[in-house]
Amino acid sequence: MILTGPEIAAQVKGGAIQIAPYDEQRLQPNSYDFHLGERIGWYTDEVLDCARENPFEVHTIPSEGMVLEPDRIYLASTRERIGSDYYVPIIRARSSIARLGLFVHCTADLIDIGSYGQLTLQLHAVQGVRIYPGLLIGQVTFWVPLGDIVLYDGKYQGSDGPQPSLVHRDLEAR
Ligand SMILES: O=c1ccn([C@H]2C[C@H](O)[C@@H](COP(=O)(O)OP(=O)(O)OP(=O)(O)O)O2)c(=O)[nH]1
Repeated sequence: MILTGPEIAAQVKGGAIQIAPYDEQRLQPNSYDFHLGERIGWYTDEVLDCARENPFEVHTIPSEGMVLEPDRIYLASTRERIGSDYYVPIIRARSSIARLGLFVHCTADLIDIGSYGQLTLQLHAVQGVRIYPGLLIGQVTFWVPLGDIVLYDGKYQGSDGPQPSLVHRDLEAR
């Protein structure tokens, strides 16, 4: 079951969902629209390696915007800190953004119960597209889980701004 906009509002008010900053104007019939944060990062190597940390640099998105080039992955984040111990957040683009060929995640839309922080967005552009800080870029939905709840205790907990992949840690832990 997916929460309706009014139910998201009720759960934010009751403390079961955290969205900060929160603005009732951003409620949709069954989702909440989130903003693009101010920072964006990209890997500087052409070929990425799952077995090691990949060099990554972070920049501020200028107020006049910046153009995302196709065939690259950019990591940005939500301005909002989002999380819940009770519902499963799932993110996706707003339709208006998708209509420009801009992906806001690269096959990773699922947020764990108990995960809190600014969500890292994996931006991917079908063709060049100019983005701006604070753009209303995506929406988060909240789903009712079935079964015992185990809270997230992973490597991206408490993220602040775009976080590069830490997949090499999984290989190191094998
Ligand atoms: O597009 C996304 C997807 C997930 N997350 C955050 C929230 C999520 O709870 C956490 C971990 O996601 P996932 O479990 O898919 O990643 P993982 O690579 O398996 O990390 P971990 O080992 O920490 O579970 O990363 C994002 O910021 N952006």
